[in-house]
Amino acid sequence: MRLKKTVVMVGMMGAGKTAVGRSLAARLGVPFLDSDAEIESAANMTIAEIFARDGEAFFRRKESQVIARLLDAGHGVLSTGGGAYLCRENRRAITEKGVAVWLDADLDLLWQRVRHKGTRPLLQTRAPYATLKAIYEERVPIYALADLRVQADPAFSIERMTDAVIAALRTRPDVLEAVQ
Ligand SMILES: Nc1ncnc2c1ncn2[C@@H]1O[C@H](COP(=O)(O)OP(=O)(O)OP(=O)(O)O)[C@@H](O)[C@H]1O
Ligand SMILES: O=C(O)C1=C[C@@H](O)[C@@H](O)[C@H](O)C1
Ligand SMILES: [Mg+2]
Repeated sequence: MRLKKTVVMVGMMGAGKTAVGRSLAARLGVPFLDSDAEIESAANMTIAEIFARDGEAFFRRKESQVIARLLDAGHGVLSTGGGAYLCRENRRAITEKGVAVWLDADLDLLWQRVRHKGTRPLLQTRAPYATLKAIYEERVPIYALADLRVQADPAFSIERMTDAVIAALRTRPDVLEAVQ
């Protein structure tokens, strides 16, 4: 299989963009990049620390810069942060240079995955489930603009989710070319 465009994983926090994106890159033998991880290592701070010190708007500017840079870095798999695809400028850059894959996980699954972690600043509220639900409902119509949608089945391992993403990519010969 030969990758002809960067695969950009989009979707909610906890959907599995990082975990499945890393596994996909390994399977395709291409570089793996994660915008959250790039921002953290460049700043030498966690995302929670960046939000607390510099605010969300600052983080979003960094996120757009990092995504533009990573999309120019050659073909690979790029996992974005959960809010990245909401920005029109990011969507335009992703559509131009890559293919957006929405990992579509339902609210129950997302909650199971994020509820015990304190690493997501947007969920540091009095009622984190209600916050997650509100964010989910607001964002779903925007994630639905992605080129491909893959349902995150709660019974699927990361490996099996990777198979499902590869199956979706195979429907797009302009993205993934079968090589004999
Ligand atoms: N298919 C899966 N089966 C089991 N655990 C999974 C699966 N996919 C992801 N996970 C686990 O769920 C958690 C959240 O996944 P991950 O960090 O990849 O989400 P994300 O979409 O990158 O979220 P964020 O937007 O916050 O970066 C991780 O602990 C990950 O290992
Ligand atoms: O959904 C979001 O807006 C976020 C998700 C994470 O990946 C991080 O990018 C950050 O916590 C914001
Ligand atoms: Mg991630």
